[in-house]
Amino acid sequence: MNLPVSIDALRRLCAELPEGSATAAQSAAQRQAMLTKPRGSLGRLEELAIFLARWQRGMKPSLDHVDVLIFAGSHGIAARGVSAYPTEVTAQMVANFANGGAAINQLAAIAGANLSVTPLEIDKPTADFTVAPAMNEAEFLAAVTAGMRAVVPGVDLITVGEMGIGNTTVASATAAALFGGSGSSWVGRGSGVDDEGLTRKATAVDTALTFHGNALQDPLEALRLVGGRELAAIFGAVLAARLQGVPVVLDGFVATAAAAPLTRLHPNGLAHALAGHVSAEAQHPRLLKLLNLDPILDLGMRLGEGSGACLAVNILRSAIACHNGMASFAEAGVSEN
Ligand SMILES: O=C(O)c1ccc[n+]([C@@H]2O[C@H](COP(=O)([O-])O)[C@@H](O)[C@H]2O)c1
Ligand SMILES: Cc1cc2nc[nH]c2cc1C
Repeated sequence: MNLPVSIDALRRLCAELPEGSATAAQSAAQRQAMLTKPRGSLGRLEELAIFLARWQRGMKPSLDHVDVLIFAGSHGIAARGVSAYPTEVTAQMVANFANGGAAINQLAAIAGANLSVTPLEIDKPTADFTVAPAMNEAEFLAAVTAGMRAVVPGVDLITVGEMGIGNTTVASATAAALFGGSGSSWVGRGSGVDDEGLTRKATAVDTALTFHGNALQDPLEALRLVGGRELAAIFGAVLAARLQGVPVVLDGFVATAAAAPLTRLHPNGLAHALAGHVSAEAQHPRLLKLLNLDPILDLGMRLGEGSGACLAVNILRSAIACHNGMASFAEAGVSEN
């Protein structure tokens, strides 16, 4: 895979995305119709199997190699009192991931997935986006390409998630830049801020929208100016997955906002992506609706670190176990009508 050497090259890459295989999707749909169950009775599981067939380009999808990708970043905006937790938690949680002590370690093991954690200069926070671009062009491109490199050739599926104290404010700013609306309409409680914290989040987003102005009209610039390294890396991973024919499961509000610019750069830029869950972050349902994404799970989770996306892998495994393993009416001698 060619990595973009400039933002213009990245933009060109995003404009020419490959499609999935309509033939494979059709074969998978035909197979579903022959299996020993009333037509449509497996509901969303049927759609998920067909989705995987389309993007893996084969009638029988596999999930032998699933990578749970987590990207971590630090944020200048965190100094403005926008999180319930101190900034050092980001590095501490990265260590916790390495030691196997986080929720995602347990969930990845249950899902039969490999966990890959990529810290992105976590000792060097991005600039405070209310007074400066969060990243310069080189920093932005480095983060995007780190995300692209995390998608290894031949993987069957990736899930994308993140760790970064302050990043729900970053995600709200990104969503506001991409889709319009005030700060207060996009912020939520994140890791658990009180009412004053919520007001500080809205003010931070509004200040950034005014400071960066028209520059935010461009979706890649929006991600550079008010985004963060882990969001840029998620964007890169979702893009690289599309270029390599790898389906993607998005995690919560932050991961969804990170991937969202792709829909502004290509008419069906996120067609290869599923929303693993709808998180409890207040504006995640709205963002999913804007992106036409129907979440697989709704468990009231608001952890981040890829947890909701990883849980959804268990549903995908169930979907393809039925799709690949069930007998047809003819094979089982079951009467069809
Ligand atoms: O993505 C979500 O839906 C989500 C909702 C609430 C919290 N988080 C996680 O919490 C951290 C950000 O919360 P905060 O309050 O510091 O902005 C970050 O590490 C995320 O992984 C993530
Ligand atoms: C402890 C902790 C764990 C997390 N995992 C993802 N975001 C997080 C935020 C905090 C505060």
